[in-house]
Amino acid sequence: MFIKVENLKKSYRTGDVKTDVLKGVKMSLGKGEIGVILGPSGSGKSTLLNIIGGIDRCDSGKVTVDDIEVTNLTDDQLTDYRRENIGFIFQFYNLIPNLTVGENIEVVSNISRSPLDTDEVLKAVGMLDKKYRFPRELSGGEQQRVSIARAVVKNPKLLLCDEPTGALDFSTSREILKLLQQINRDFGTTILMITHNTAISAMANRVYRMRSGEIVEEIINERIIHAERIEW
Ligand SMILES: Nc1ncnc2c1ncn2[C@@H]1O[C@H](COP(=O)(O)OP(=O)(O)OP(=O)(O)O)[C@@H](O)[C@H]1O
Repeated sequence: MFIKVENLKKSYRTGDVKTDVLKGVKMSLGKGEIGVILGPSGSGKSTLLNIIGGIDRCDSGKVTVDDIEVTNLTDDQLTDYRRENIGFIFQFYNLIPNLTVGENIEVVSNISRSPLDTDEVLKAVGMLDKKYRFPRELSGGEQQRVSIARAVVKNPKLLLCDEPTGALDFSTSREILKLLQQINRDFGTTILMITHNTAISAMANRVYRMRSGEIVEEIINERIIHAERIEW
């Protein structure tokens, strides 16, 4: 398995109160697959994604990604792991406001080991003609395309998406989902995505249902549909 999570636990302590956020999570995802995590607010989805991506740490348990034991890495090794392997996409695009579209991409490609060509990636997300615009001159959907280009330019093995369509209307969301599916197919990138939207699970190979810190169900979807046909 490309991603393997075993008995993952994490809790937060505020004063005397301890909150168990992950209570022994177990899940797996194959190479080149798309996984979707569903679950109510506060069930631990982002915490799980962030630990897999090496931007947060667990208390106990084991995460391996492409045979790298993420839960065993030092801080410096985690930085390298993120830089070399992981692309992140968030609900709010987190672009650098005073850099153009092209420069936002180059900030990442300049520190990547084997980056893709900036123009090629901008073309793939349909934004090449807006290369010299600033983020404030773009719609939300366009800004999300740029943030996808920024995640993809370093040619990551794994794309982690936390509510990538959470701030977008239906038709723009569907365009973004089509783009993610196209990246998955063209580049073979494994994708793990959090969403509140059950309809999106139709494009996933595996669907995980989270509830209060546990994955209560992992479903293998045999009939994946094209994002174009997703409706809600
Ligand atoms: N730094 C922190 N300190 C204390 N509690 C935290 C911290 N980060 C997250 N939590 C708590 O952990 C729980 C799980 O949070 P998490 O963000 O993983 O949930 P989620 O399922 O992604 O929620 P949402 O769908 O609202 O984004 C929540 O109850 C949250 O309040």
